[in-house]
Amino acid sequence: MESSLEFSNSLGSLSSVLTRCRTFKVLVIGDSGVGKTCLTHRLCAGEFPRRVEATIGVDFRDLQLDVHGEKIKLQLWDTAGQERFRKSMVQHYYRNVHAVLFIYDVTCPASFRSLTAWIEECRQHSLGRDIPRFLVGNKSDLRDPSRADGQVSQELAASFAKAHGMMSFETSAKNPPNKRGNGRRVDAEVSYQQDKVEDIVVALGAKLKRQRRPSAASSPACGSFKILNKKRADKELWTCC
Ligand SMILES: Nc1nc2c(ncn2[C@@H]2O[C@H](COP(=O)(O)OP(=O)(O)OP(=O)(O)O)[C@@H](O)[C@H]2O)c(=O)[nH]1
Repeated sequence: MESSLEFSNSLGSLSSVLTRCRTFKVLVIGDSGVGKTCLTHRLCAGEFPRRVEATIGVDFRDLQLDVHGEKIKLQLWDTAGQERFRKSMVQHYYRNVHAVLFIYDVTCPASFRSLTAWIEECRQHSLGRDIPRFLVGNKSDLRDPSRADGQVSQELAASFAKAHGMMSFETSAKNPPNKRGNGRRVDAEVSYQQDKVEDIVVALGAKLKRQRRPSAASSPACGSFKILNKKRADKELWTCC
């Protein structure tokens, strides 16, 4: 009798821990090859994957955050960029989404031009304007500051993001800067700014914490990330299972 009571008590405390952790679905979309898999892997596991293949359907990666004392879980939906690998899944992608990351490759202007089609797909699937949206230019390690052509300028990305009510970031899943501004090249005519991947997580966490809708967590997170406060973002704790 005593042991079953202990068991139910421990279940009670376990469920209270679980119900305290809200889960948010974050959709990651963009053209094939822009680096969605690598970026979500970097965000959740803290490293660049050794080998990647085109995503078929969707891959899930979890990231647990501690935002000012509240644990929240981000469930990143790394979707397929290739039409043939996504068409049977599209309806599922857009169900109960809490935030969207639009990814493009800074060295591939076509992937930037495609963003309007990705935004249109969100609209066709009735994604509300209130859902937080983030623009992420990936592969900043390949940016050549001495060249203007064949690359997406930061000014263009910033004005696009502003026009669509998004926060914008530029980073590299492969070789991310340790701190903001690491990518500034003073010797080049054109300077540019890189963001840490953690900056994206901090922004996501801050936006989502204010939302009311989320469900309780039901599975353990893969990556874990603690946001103490905005000013101390550089000192966040990163752990990974
Ligand atoms: N240099 C560099 N290469 C990257 C970066 N991110 C991804 N890549 C490379 O870009 C290629 C495509 O990366 P993926 O992560 O598979 O791209 P994806 O957007 O998930 O592609 P789909 O699954 O087809 O939608 C791979 O060869 C990666 O190694 C980056 O930040 N820098």
